[in-house]
Amino acid sequence: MNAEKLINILSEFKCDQKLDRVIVKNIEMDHREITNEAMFICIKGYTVDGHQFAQAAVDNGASLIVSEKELNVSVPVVIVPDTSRALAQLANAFYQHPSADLKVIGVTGTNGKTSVTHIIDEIHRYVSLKTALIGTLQMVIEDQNYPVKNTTPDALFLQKNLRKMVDENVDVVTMEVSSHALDIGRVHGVDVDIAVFTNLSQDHLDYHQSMDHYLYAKSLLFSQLGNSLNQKKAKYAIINLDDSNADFLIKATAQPILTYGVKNEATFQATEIEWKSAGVTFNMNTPEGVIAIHSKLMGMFSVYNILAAAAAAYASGIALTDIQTVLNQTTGVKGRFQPVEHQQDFSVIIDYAHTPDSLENVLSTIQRFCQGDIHVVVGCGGDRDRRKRPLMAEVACQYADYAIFTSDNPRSESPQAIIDDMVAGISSQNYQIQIDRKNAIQQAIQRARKDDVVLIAGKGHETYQIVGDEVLDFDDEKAALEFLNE
Ligand SMILES: CC(=O)N[C@H]1[C@@H](OP(=O)(O)OP(=O)(O)OC[C@H]2O[C@@H](n3ccc(=O)[nH]c3=O)[C@H](O)[C@@H]2O)O[C@H](CO)[C@@H](O)[C@@H]1O[C@H](C)C(=O)N[C@@H](C)C(=O)N[C@H](CCC(=O)O)C(=O)O
Ligand SMILES: Nc1ncnc2c1ncn2[C@@H]1O[C@H](COP(=O)(O)OP(=O)(O)OP(=O)(O)O)[C@@H](O)[C@H]1O
Ligand SMILES: N[C@H](CCC[C@H](N)C(=O)O)C(=O)O
Ligand SMILES: [Mg+2]
Repeated sequence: MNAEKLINILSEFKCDQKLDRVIVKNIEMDHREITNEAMFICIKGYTVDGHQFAQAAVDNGASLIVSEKELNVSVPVVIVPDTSRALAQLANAFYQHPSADLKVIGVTGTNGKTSVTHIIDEIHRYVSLKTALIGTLQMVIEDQNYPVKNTTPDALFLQKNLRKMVDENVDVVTMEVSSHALDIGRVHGVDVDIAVFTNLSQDHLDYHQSMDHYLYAKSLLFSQLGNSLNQKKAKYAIINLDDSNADFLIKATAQPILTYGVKNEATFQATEIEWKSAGVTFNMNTPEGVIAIHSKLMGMFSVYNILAAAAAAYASGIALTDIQTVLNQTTGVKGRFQPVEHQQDFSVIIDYAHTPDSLENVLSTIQRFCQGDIHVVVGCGGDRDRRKRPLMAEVACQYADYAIFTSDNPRSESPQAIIDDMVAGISSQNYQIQIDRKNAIQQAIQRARKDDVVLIAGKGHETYQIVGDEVLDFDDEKAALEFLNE
């Protein structure tokens, strides 16, 4: 592609050299990926500044550098005020605005994004549409799985893969949109058609500093909805009316809205909810009448996830009978309220609850059916929101009969210091500390008696423990089975 043509899509840039003869065959943000005649965009990271790799990028064959400052290199340098923003715009243009040719469903919120995206995807697959999914677990294009580093990948990875999806004739992509991604602009230029809000509760204050800033980041998905001027595709916002931030998000968008909820009258509302030993039944009010749901999923939070997915699928044009069939058969996502199958007379459940709200939801769901004691194994991630630590410990001690506080990806922090933060305000005695997660799981299983439930929270599908810079193999399910089989 001609560099001048590509760079001219930027509204603000400075370049002293002529670009009309410069060719850009690829865009890269990592100098190690540079091939001949690629454009290198210098991104200022949190731990590393990409500008320091400009010369190495030129050595690897870069034909053009996009930078936030003057650089002394032998190829033309284009200076922009914000390279992350430029990355999103350039990648979108380079890959020819792929999202315009896809139906894009974006799901944001503190908890439930992975769960809701998977149900939405399952519904679209059921009606034989070609689908793709991007989120915490992986990227899936039809039946092919690809690893992802982040819940919402960077703009370059995103645009490149949206193009791949268009080329492979994918109809609909459902993606988790994290608050970090919205704040950094990883989804800038993605023409989202249906934006879904699950809920907002405390998390990520290390990054956003305040709940207001966190909410504002989430709201960007709604304020940007339909800004692409692509009139071919209908737009919808799907909002949880029971969340106290619903009004703020409704005001953020000019697009049509479908609401859902349990407590407030909503377009998709669950009534007559009944808890079963393995699932939940309820009536779902919809714009086309009432539908009976008999779901295998557990907990009030799953009712919300089902409603969100149903409303999104409806907005996407899928018949309610098809939506109903899938809702009644879906079994949920790996590591979310996942029972560990074994012969013992007590239950072991693995769940990804890593916020105070999700832990409370999961423990109160267990309280509904547990006839014995509840034991919880839980820790808090290092290099993440410190302020959620005491809240999670408090929820654990309040809702469980016994808590074992342990490590969950301590990263660069001391595991003991993280647990000290957790237990700082706890006055009850119903807990112990076991820094080693395997020992913690063993302790919990050894304490469990008939009819008890052991909840192993925080890591869900993860098969690793991040300690310092090392990613060590660790799997809650495998660890639990080892002790259950002893
Ligand atoms: C805080 C944060 O968001 N960090 C993200 C950031 O990393 P970073 O700032 O350290 O940047 P970096 O990768 O070290 O380097 C900066 C630039 O130099 C380049 N580079 C780097 C090294 C080199 O040798 N050569 C080179 O060119 C890199 O390619 C990059 O362009 O940019 C990286 C590339 O896009 C991200 O993978 C990384 O996410 C890290 C892994 C992360 O943990 N992020 C979390 C906080 C996050 O974003 N979470 C949300 C989900 C939250 C939720 O759902 O609850 C998410 O969407 O994942
Ligand atoms: N709607 C919900 N409300 C509250 N808690 C929920 C909800 N859905 C799921 N949870 C809880 O949150 C945990 C994480 O769920 P899920 O992975 O779907 O969320 P997520 O938003 O994708 O999380 P992440 O931000 O880490 O990607 C689940 O294991 C469950 O404990
Ligand atoms: N998306 C979340 C996942 C947290 C999972 C938990 N196991 C941890 O490592 O804290 C985050 O990156 O904050
Ligand atoms: Mg997720």
